[in-house]
Amino acid sequence: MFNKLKDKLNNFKQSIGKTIDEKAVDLEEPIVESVEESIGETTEAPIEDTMVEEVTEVVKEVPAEPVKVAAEPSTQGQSDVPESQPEKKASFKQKIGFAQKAKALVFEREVILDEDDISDALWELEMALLESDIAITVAEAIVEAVKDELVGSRKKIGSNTGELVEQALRNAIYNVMAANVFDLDEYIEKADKPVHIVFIGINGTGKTTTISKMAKRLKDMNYSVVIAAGDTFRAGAIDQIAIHAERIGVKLIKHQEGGDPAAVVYDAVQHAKANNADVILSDTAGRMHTNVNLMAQLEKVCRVSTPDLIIFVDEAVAGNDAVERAEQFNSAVPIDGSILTKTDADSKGGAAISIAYITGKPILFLGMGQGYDDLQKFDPKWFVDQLFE
Ligand SMILES: Nc1nc2c(ncn2[C@@H]2O[C@H](COP(=O)(O)OP(=O)(O)OP(=O)(O)O)[C@@H](O)[C@H]2O)c(=O)[nH]1
Repeated sequence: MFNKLKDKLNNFKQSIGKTIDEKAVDLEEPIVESVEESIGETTEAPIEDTMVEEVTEVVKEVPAEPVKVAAEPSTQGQSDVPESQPEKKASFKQKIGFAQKAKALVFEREVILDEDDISDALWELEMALLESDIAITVAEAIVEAVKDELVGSRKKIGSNTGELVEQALRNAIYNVMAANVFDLDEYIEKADKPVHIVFIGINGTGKTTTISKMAKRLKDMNYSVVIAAGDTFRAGAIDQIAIHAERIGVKLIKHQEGGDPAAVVYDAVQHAKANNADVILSDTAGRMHTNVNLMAQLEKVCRVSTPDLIIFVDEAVAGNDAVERAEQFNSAVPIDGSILTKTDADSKGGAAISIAYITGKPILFLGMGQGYDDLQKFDPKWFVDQLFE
């Protein structure tokens, strides 16, 4: 899942991590030189690791502003270092000199990046996001957020620059995906029953399979479910959903092929009310938002049996097309959220990253396979973890 995108993010991590490391080395060199100069005043020996360790030990001993005490011996014979130990005092003074200069090197490995340092890498990142089918406004928002996090502020980079970059990427992607998170389980639990959910989208993206997965999931949660076979348009659609309903063991309300879908959905709602069912899942025929007749039919379905939720279903593998369709459907029939199918076959991840940001409506679930249990409740944190696992 999302393998190409993972590679691209990893490339960015490495390229910008290298830039930070190079900049940090540039900043550290003058410190090393000044430490060497200081050492040179007292010894001919080159700087060695053991010296840095020794300095580290001394840094721990040195108070925040130690110079007044140790650097200049008191003319009145007052010093924190006893007069009776002149050699020890001199050595302590030298070590403090190194310690202060090396402190930044040893403990405070920090860097301040400016935009020029990372502008090439950010450009590469934006290209990589666009190649991954992430919508342009979303790619720009991610790049801007990464830039804001990395540029300008003083960064403690520690030993692993990759982590610093990864965190900036994680935060940026999480923030574009976490818009309006909506918990369907909580909604169903609290809502008056029956809860009526209508599924819309184009042909062949996995709507019927998704309704079946959802029916199984809700049944497993001990809800009673009724499916409305509202796709009366496509030959074989009613038989297809009837097979699923029978396998899962939930009630199906169906009419003849070519019948009025609004009447099927109305009957399903009446049946649910009469039998105290908890949830009605209404299938609808696949359609483009530009198909005037089918959109009018969909409006009729929604008018006759007002749904509590309208969920847009599309396939993640369609990338930007899926996002554009979601936007178009959302302006025709306001949706409450999206489900993206076939994420198991999607190497780019662009639709999943873009769709909530573009529509302003949350992703609710991801389809991750053809089995009934291959429906993953969407959690932006889980998603971001997948990208960096
Ligand atoms: N790999 C994979 N395949 C899926 C997933 N969801 C659905 N499919 C497959 O996609 C194909 C189309 O699914 P359907 O559920 O028939 O599509 P539909 O949108 O109902 O089609 P229409 O009835 O024409 O609107 C089927 O072969 C499904 O098994 C998924 O999450 N992963």
